[in-house]
Amino acid sequence: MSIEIANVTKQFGSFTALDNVNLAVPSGELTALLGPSGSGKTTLLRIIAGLETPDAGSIRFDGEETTDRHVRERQVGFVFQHYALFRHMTVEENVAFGLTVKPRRERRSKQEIRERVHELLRLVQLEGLAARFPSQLSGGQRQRVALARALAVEPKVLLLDEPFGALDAKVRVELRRWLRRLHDEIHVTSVFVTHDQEEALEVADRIVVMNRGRIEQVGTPAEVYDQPANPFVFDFLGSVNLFHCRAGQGQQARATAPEAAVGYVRSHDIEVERSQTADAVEAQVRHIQSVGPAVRIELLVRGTGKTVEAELSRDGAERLALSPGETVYARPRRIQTFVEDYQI
Ligand SMILES: Nc1ncnc2c1ncn2[C@@H]1O[C@H](COP(=O)(O)OP(=O)(O)OP(=O)(O)O)[C@@H](O)[C@H]1O
Repeated sequence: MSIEIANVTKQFGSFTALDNVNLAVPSGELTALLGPSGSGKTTLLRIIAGLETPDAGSIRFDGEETTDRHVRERQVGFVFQHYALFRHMTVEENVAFGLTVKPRRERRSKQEIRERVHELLRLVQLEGLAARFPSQLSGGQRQRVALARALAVEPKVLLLDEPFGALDAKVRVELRRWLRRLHDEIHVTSVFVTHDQEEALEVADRIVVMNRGRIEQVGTPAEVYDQPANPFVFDFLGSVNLFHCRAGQGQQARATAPEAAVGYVRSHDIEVERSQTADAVEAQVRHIQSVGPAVRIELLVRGTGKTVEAELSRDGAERLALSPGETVYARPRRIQTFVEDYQI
């Protein structure tokens, strides 16, 4: 089921949480709403769900006006950050809940419900744990139960609000990969809220970057990362270094004198060399730090008092064998410039 959001505005008192938002969520895709805290992601998700009413604008499901339809009629499934499982029910009972509370004429037989629940537990790889209570599960397992419970009623749309936000880093990474594979299997239209850019880049078919109640850019992970629409998106999706450069078209820009335009460069796109080349700026090594497989080098650009950070592979850093205080040359491999001067 596709979702069309048109001109949606939402105020809380005098605060504008959503400011004329327009978005089309294609059927069967996994879309991430990505943005900093307070950018309006949860408010937009709650409006899609019907838990919140917009002040203006409309929501359509498959072209059908849904704005005034009650949350129960929208056939949406939810998964929230804090597992809202029923503590006094087993895993099996939790997953079956939505099916057992249906009106009698719509309700399936006990046997059918049992079969459906076990099919779902297989899908979320928790078959052996049907008789456990939530307190006997890990955080990651609880979130998988929550997902199975949301899917039990065959929602047309699945809404996930920071579903892995409360889990530790390793489990988070495992679960987001698992969610991606699961989505490839079931293809239910899903909208996923996160403030973690890595999570969005890895999981989503399409990323909606939000900032202060507005949408900054919509695109595939590659589009928003490689062709950010503006400095906010560039900054939010990764490291940012500012170089003065001669104004040019996108990556054609070249590092040059301070009076020219501002170029945006990612840390892993800065080459560090011991000898001067045409496009390099002279800099002094300030600090060297190993971070897992990479080495970050903080550089003070000569004559500007500005620092930039280069990220090298371990091999690259070992070959250079740099020490703090040394003079090097930093050459941006890819420079992005933006037409408007935009504050980040
Ligand atoms: N019921 C409410 N009453 C008043 N203000 C609200 C209400 N709900 C949200 N807000 C405000 O609206 C803004 C957007 O909130 P929202 O929860 O949508 O942001 P978010 O992008 O999901 O942020 P986070 O990642 O922190 O959850 C915030 O400044 C928040 O304080």
